[in-house]
Amino acid sequence: FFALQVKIMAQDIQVQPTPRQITVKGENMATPVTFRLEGEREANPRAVKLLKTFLGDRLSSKGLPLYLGEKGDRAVQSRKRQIPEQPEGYYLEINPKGITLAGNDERGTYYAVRTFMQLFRDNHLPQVEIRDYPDVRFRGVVEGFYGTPWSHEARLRQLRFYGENKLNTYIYGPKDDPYHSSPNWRKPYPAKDAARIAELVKVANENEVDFVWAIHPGLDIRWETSDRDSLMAKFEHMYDLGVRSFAVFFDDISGEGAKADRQVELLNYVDDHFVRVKPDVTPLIVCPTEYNKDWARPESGYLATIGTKLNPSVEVMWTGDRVISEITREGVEWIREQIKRPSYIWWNFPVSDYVRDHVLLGEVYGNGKDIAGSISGFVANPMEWAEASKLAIYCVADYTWNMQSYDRSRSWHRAIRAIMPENAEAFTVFARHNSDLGENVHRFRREESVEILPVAERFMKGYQEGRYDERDFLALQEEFERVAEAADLLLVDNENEALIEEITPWLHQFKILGDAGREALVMLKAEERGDRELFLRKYNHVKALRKRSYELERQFNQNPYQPGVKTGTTVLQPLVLGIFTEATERFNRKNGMDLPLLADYLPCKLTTNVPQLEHLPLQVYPNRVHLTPLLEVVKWPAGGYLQLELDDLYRIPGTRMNFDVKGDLSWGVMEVSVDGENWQVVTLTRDARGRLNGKWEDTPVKFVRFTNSGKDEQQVYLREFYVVFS
Ligand SMILES: CCCCCN1[C@H](CO)[C@@H](O)[C@@H](O)[C@@H]1CC(=O)NC
Repeated sequence: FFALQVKIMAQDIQVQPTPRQITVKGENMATPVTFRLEGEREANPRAVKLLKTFLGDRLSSKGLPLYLGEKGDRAVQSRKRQIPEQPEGYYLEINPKGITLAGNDERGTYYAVRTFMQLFRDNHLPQVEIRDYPDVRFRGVVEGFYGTPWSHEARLRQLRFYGENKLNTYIYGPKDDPYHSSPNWRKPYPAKDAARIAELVKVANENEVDFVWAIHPGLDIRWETSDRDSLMAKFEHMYDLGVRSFAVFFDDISGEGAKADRQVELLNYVDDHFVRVKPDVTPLIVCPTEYNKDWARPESGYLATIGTKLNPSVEVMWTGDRVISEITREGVEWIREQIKRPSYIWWNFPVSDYVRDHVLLGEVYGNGKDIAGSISGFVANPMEWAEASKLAIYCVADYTWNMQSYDRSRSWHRAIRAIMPENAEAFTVFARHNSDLGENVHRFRREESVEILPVAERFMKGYQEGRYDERDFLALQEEFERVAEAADLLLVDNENEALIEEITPWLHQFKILGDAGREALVMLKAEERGDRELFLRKYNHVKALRKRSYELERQFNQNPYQPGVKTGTTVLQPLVLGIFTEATERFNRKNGMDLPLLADYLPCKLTTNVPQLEHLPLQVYPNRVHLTPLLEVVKWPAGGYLQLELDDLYRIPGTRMNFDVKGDLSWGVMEVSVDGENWQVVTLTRDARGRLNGKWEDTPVKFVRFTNSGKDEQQVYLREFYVVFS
């Protein structure tokens, strides 16, 4: 019986991340009024500071002894053999004779204190022994996305969050910071920015987080000593600000900067003449140009060069089989062969810079639990929404510390309670329906609205076949009510104002979705009862809600890529549209009316033979359609075309393309057609900013296409491509 009781108690002891081994040694004990701290002179000063701040006036020269220190320190000598050998491992013991918090190294001691703080209750302490250490050596976040870099305050909050969750790495690499990338990577930061970096380093150290400063020189680096010296000088400048961990990113570049042997020569030089001569700098990290298997070209010999010529101590990053992909055992073993070392995973989730109208709040899943042996690091590339990214980051902390025990749902629920303790229920509802990305160029998708999906599918099928289960109807009604409630509760929540500020546009959209869902269900019943007056009232209400939704789309989160605010796109939005459409069509038939359905504006079909454009989502507005711009270079083959087919005949008062090409654009031809057979050329003029503009005011047309009519493949950036109709 006792063993069972012990087991039960061990489960209800919640430590984050999940420790490797907890042994309950007896009943809970009363929390001592005071503690006598032993070992503070030798122990990790950051651990001492954290513990003393936490215990405050419970510290005294009398009271229960609390032994703190690293393996080898006198205070924890008697427990030396209990301490795990692994880096950052620790041993924790609480019993009526005393408490031991002993690290295998300084960071281990710090983590022992963090665990103790989580176990601490004012009136009782569990009698436990914990032996714990992380699976993955380097764990954390790479701020590596395109878009608005995180604010200084957001970064400070992140670093404290990492300290609480035993993450030990933050890589500073925002693509749109001009001093990280071109054009100013050669220049020192202006004084104000430099001071902020120095403060980040200080707070990172307090939280036992390595602040890694990354440089992204590849867009315009010249393989000469002058640029090598510029890079070294910049690293010295960062070293003077307190930075002790460095990275060089060669991702998302083409041309000169992408040459492997040149990159390796530079990296080895930096390693030999900077990293290894400084007494306290951690191993150099590089992000290769071929950073995923899909982009790796064996014939280029790029990875082979990295594997054979790059100093073995340099860490090499990897995003998996594709740019955005789940990390598998097979995948990490493949790359390990190529680069002749474990890979340092750059996981492109929850980054959303290619689906900016979505927030990604879903569970972290799909990565192997058996990859720890082949990787040296695992850092997540987050959203530009720092607080909202904490949900996934918390789960990554859990997963990378103790893979075998990782449970995606338990971790996700704990993350929500950690981030929104008061409104955890409301935030759970919101996060459930804001997790998928929708159609996107990387074709990476996540589950969404998992619980309600079977009910929604069964109900819609039943409704269309003329009989549905009333219980399903009520379940959907309940869900839409929860959606509306959650939105309002979160909009007035003040426990995490930074988070609410980030997601407010999506909360407004979520409220409209909840209201529209409930009203569409009322429409359905009114139509069944033949209650014309009520039906028409609710019909008009849903149309008004739809219009408000579109207005939100154009008011918030405007950016040149995926402007707007999408929520519940995979299940709830289609469900509302489906109910509204079916009810309105039935009403029209029964009453000889022709009420228009929800203007799902201007359905427009894209066809193309350019591989990278095949799955491009379109941004459709009442009289305009935009192609989603792409971050990466588009290889446009000779004869490659892109065609838009409209739902009717329209004039084209304006069309615009920006391919960010300085050179000749005469290979590009735009044509229009009524029938998709006979085409007329549209005259394109190039404006001062190198954009191509055209229009077609003659006979209305149904097709627009753009073709590379030259004989060579063209490399362009799809910065902007839209067509206006009237
Ligand atoms: C050229 C863009 C391809 C994908 C770029 N990925 C991310 C996803 O959009 C983006 O955040 C960018 O930083 C990152 C580059 C990357 O994955 N490097 C290892």
